Amino acid sequence: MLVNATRGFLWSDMETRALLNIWGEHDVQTALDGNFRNSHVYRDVANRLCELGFDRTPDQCRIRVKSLKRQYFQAKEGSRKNGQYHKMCKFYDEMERILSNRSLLERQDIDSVAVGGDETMDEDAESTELLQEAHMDGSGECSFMEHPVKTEYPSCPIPVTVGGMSSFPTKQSSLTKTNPPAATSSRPRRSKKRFANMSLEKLMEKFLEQSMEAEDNFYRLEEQRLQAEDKRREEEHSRELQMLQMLGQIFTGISTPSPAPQATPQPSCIPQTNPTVPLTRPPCGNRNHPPALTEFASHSQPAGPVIERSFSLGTTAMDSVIPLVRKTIPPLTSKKHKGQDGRIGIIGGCQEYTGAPFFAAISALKVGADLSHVFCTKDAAPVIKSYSPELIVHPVLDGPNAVEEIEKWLPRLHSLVVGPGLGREEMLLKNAKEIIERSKLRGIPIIIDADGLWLVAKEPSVIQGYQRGILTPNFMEFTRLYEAMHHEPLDSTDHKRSAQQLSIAMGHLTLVLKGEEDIITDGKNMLTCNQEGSGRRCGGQGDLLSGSLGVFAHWAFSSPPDAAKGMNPSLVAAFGATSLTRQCNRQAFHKHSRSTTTSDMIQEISSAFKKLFES
Ligand SMILES: NC(=O)C1=CN([C@@H]2O[C@H](COP(=O)(O)OP(=O)(O)OC[C@H]3O[C@@H](n4cnc5c(N)ncnc54)[C@H](OP(=O)(O)O)[C@@H]3O)[C@@H](O)[C@H]2O)[C@@H](O)CC1
Ligand SMILES: Nc1ncnc2c1ncn2[C@@H]1O[C@H](COP(=O)(O)OP(=O)(O)OP(=O)(O)O)[C@@H](O)[C@H]1O
Repeated sequence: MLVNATRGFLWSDMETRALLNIWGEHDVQTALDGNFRNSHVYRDVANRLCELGFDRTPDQCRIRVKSLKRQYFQAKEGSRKNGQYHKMCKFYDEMERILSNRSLLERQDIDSVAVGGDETMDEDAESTELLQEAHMDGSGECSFMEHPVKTEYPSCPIPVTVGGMSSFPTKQSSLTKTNPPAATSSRPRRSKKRFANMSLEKLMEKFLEQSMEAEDNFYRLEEQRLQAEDKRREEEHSRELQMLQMLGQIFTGISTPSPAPQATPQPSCIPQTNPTVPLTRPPCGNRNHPPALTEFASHSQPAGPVIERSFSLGTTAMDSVIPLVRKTIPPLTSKKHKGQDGRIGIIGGCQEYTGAPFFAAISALKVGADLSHVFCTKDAAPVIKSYSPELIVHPVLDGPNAVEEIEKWLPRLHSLVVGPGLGREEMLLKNAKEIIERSKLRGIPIIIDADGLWLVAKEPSVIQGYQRGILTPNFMEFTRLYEAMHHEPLDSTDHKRSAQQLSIAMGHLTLVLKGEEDIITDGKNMLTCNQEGSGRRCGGQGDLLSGSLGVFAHWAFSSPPDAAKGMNPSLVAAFGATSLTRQCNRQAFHKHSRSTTTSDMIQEISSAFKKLFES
């Protein structure tokens, strides 16, 4: 028998009355009286109930009748003693009307059942049993021990239907039918005793408990299954990744036949312009150090050779870093709440420059941050707000308590972009400096761009050595920084070498030197991103990059350490952001050509993101 989960276990009064009306009919009673087996009678009863709109199985009807009979007989017995007991049986009067003509017969039937002891759930045997139960004393002992006892529960365990799947309550044994052979009928029957004192309601309660337990088990197992599935997929993914890396390694090996660092012809995609910064071919991966790890391994000598890879779309080398970026991107799931994928702060926006902080903040949102805060001057705020209702704009940057006001938000921020549209007013730079200092104490990734770099050029110590700092200079800003650090003119013939030197001088800070090709270095490793970008150099493209980088940096630093396979998270984030920016610029440029604006580029973020990281 399968209990349909849509049918309630409990019977309403209306249902019970309908059942009693049918069951009490003369024809039904006669059919039950005259038949040893009664399943067909209850089938008819159930069908007729169904016609009245009550969906019950024959077994449910039979069990309900039994329960009513038990209550009736108990009440009747009790009633003999105190005259009030019958109040415990809600349907006493109906039962009385139906059974009064049968009670004598049932008492007679006790004897016949004692002899017959058939295993079927016949009506008369049930009556016997019910009468026995009614005669049990408080200790649970039955005064009719000479009669065989049958439990009233179905002979098979009742499966529970959970979410379309059937499972069984864990403690089935207590619900199975006990049919002791006639020869042992005089022995005390333990299982009977165990249930004898329990009302049907109690047993149903117990059964419901077990059903819920079964349901819990089902969900627990389902969760385990899903977790195992996730793990399997992840393993498969990293296997594929490793294969790709090995392939990349093989291709690199083919295009650079000699591993010697000096005087060897370099592959065209890895231009070497300065012999003092030789290119080192990464050793082949082994079991302990897969290719990706050795490729990005650190060098202890600060001015030593950088490990360089040049990437452009379509090459296997590109394919080996983009998967690392992907690994840091949090999955989209309904399990998270607002803000968990990124709360980014932009420090910038003054009277002259309202576009830059807007570009950075909106790019952060489009890349995948949940919340974007702009901390700007009082007069810039209404303008920035009017661009987009999606940004949270704080007009505090030029206020008397700017630092304290902004510091209040720092515990909520995952990364900070300092500089877009900041301007160079002394007071604003001072506030920005203090915010950087306080953010460092909290370990917040800090991206410094535009006028923020002006500040760094004046006071390098503000960010020097902070491993979660990333500088994103254009060439002009880079020159300024370089000269401030080295006190000598920049040798503009070798951008990579200069970038490496500046990074080292800044305490191995990650540097993104933007240009025709973007150079990314932490002084030990170097990535170049030279995929096709835009032919347009409209203002604001750098803001798009810094806003995006704010998000990628948060994701990279909050990923498990193995996500980036040992690579500096800043490099992974910077590569992700520059690739995305160039892809956006390119897509927009292909659509709008000479009239391309930064807003057009920002419009391309979602499709570029999909293409690069979700395809
Ligand atoms: N809509 C807005 O609100 C926008 C606001 N913005 C905000 O403006 C603020 C100031 O930023 P900025 O970039 O104008 O100042 P800075 O870096 O001193 O450059 C000054 C001069 O340097 C040169 N130069 C620049 N790049 C070069 C290169 N690659 N290679 C060679 N030279 C290069 C070039 O000199 P030129 O060629 O004109 O002589 C340029 O004029 C800052 O807060 C920023 O966020 C912008 O984001 C744009 C959108
Ligand atoms: N010559 C170029 N060819 C292709 N892409 C470029 C070129 N120069 C810069 N870019 C790209 O444009 C983006 C912004 O770089 P850009 O040098 O314009 O920054 P910026 O001057 O700081 O911008 P902003 O106008 O926001 O201050 C970078 O991601 C870079 O990859």
